[in-house]
Amino acid sequence: MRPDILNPLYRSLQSLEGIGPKLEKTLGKLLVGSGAEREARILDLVFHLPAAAIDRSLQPGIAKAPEGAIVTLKAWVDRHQPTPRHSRAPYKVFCHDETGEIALVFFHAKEDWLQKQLPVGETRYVSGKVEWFNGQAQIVHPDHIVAEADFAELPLIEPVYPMTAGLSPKTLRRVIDEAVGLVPDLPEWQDAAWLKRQNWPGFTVALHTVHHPEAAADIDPATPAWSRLAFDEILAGQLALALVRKHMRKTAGSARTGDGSIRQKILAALPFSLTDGQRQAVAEIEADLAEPKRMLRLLQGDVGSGKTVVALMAAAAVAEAGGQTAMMAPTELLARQHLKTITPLAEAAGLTVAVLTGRDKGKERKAVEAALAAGEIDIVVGTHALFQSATAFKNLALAIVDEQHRFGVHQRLALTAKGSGTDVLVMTATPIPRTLVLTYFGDMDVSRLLEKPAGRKPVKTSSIALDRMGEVLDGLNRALADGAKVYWVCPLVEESEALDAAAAEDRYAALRAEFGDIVGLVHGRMKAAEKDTAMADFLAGRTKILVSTTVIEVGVDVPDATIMVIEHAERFGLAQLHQLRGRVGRGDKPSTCLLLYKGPLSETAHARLAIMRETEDGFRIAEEDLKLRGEGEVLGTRQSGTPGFRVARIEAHGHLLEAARDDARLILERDPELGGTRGDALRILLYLFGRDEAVRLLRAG
Ligand SMILES: Nc1ncnc2c1ncn2[C@@H]1O[C@H](COP(=O)(O)OP(=O)(O)OP(=O)(O)O)[C@@H](O)[C@H]1O
Repeated sequence: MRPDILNPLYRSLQSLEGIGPKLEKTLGKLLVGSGAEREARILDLVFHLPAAAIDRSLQPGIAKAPEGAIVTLKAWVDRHQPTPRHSRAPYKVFCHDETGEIALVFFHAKEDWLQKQLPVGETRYVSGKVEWFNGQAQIVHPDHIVAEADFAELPLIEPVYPMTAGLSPKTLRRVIDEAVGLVPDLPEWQDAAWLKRQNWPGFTVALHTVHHPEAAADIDPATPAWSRLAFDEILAGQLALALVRKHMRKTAGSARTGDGSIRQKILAALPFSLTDGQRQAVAEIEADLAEPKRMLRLLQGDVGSGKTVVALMAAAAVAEAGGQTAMMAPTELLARQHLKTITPLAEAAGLTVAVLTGRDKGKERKAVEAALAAGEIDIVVGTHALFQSATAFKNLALAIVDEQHRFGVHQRLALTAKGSGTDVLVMTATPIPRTLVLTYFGDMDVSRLLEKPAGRKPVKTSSIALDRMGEVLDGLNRALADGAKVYWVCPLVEESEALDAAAAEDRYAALRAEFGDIVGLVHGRMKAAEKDTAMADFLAGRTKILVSTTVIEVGVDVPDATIMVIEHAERFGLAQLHQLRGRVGRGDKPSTCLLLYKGPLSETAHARLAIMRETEDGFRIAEEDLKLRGEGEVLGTRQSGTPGFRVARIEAHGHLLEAARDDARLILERDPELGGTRGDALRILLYLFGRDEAVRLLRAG
């Protein structure tokens, strides 16, 4: 049960003053994402940390205000110049100080309000971004206008939070302040000696410090206050993983050894022989399966390294011993694709394969469910639908989870709970560096596919400015004449965010006008059946150019596609670019990746594109990605952060991981049920950082 002391933080946003349904929705989008599984709560505001701070201290004077800088000035109000009737010109208020004159500019302004805010003849503190326009300094819509007597109201250092459209910084600051004020005094869960050694403050003090910076430099993950919160979050994660692992190990697995007959048939049906890496991974998995304890193994392999076949071999080994396998994919598209890849091989070996996703409904779904319960299906491929409670297995022996980090720990548990002592194989295409493996997966055993299948040619990568589109199209024309197949990826346009991205639909129309009906389209808003058709057409070669959003990012396998065009490549992160590029170079033909960008490039974007041109090594790219992150990502767009974390930034806090893991281990050794005084406090910690599922495991015993 959730500790009562946290109740105020679990209330809905609407319980705060001035938040109605509309603002709640906007905030929800910012805090937990649109279409999230749960509503945002006050706690989410508390952990929405500033990305920067604005210094609002008084500046030398109007004449010295640099273009584009945010400045705070003390000025005398001289005159108002209202908007003339039937004009769209802005309302202007002219002010001066000893050094010069400035115009405060307002669009759609209410005159009464302005007269009250800026009475002629009085002084005001005004803060905002200065622009120079025809030799005249001006501030359009100042952030603050404060009377002399109210100077204290002007925040000297103002935190700047990651934003979303439809929200004003002021409102966001106000609700966050209110939320932080609701954080009760909580018992200390960290070890006192450790805190002292690190010179870290208590939790509540740390929160206040991070939200109320005293200098712009305070907004830095490396400060003691931020580090303290990060360590809290990392410790909560490590504790949760340790508890899950303990729980999984407690339910003993079973030894599963077959006679190898099905595996033999699959190997014989494969049009290629396994790479050494694949062979070794299969051997490691077989050894795990043969042991009576549960397998908890991570299969880590770069894009296109051939993980699917390893998974199939594992399923075959299990089937030989009479067990069923569930293979869970992160998207419907991928589930269908896995099905397509696996079915011919499995059938050649006499295995029965079925698919179960949210889309399968009615009679057919019932039939699959019945067959699963009766043990007539050896391998079922699916999405979330697989762990919905109605699905029962006769003997679920192996759960294969693709792209684990998109699923929560509790989902993994839900699936494995459907069998007794179910072995778990997690596959990830994301080349996570070792430090992060620990974070996401805890102490799993790891198999790595380090090499790609033989005969792969490197992907030639180049970057081209978007305004050279003509050349790009000419190049495509030539390649198409040679029989090439092309992916064309457009960045996702975030709802209502006024990005000038070329939407996939527009690009599709434009390319169709150029190339005719060999152009196909697939994006997330299409119906599942339409997506399937678009993919099938491309696979079969009925279309030659597939325009898509990032829905094709993970796992899509069309081996004879050889050209990848990524539009607005500067908007993608490195990991994502690498995944996308991994869709080509999957056969034996040479491939090309064109990164189309719109300049001028930020330093980070420039560095990203350079790394992409330089290397195809996923692990190296992942390391570089970490280095580049957090280096002044543009404010206002989604903060990069570290996936899965709200407070911790792996580049700043990665070094705390080991300590947190050791701490978690020690804690559970001393107090396995978290029943002591520190245990109580740690339960609160787990709830604070959304690791409640781990607490539930404790109760389950
Ligand atoms: N040993 C091999 N020799 C040749 N081709 C192989 C070998 N193993 C797998 N392949 C082929 O390589 C392609 C990529 O394999 P697969 O789809 O399993 O990659 P993956 O590891 O899942 O990559 P991603 O994470 O990018 O989806 C497939 O077309 C597969 O048939």
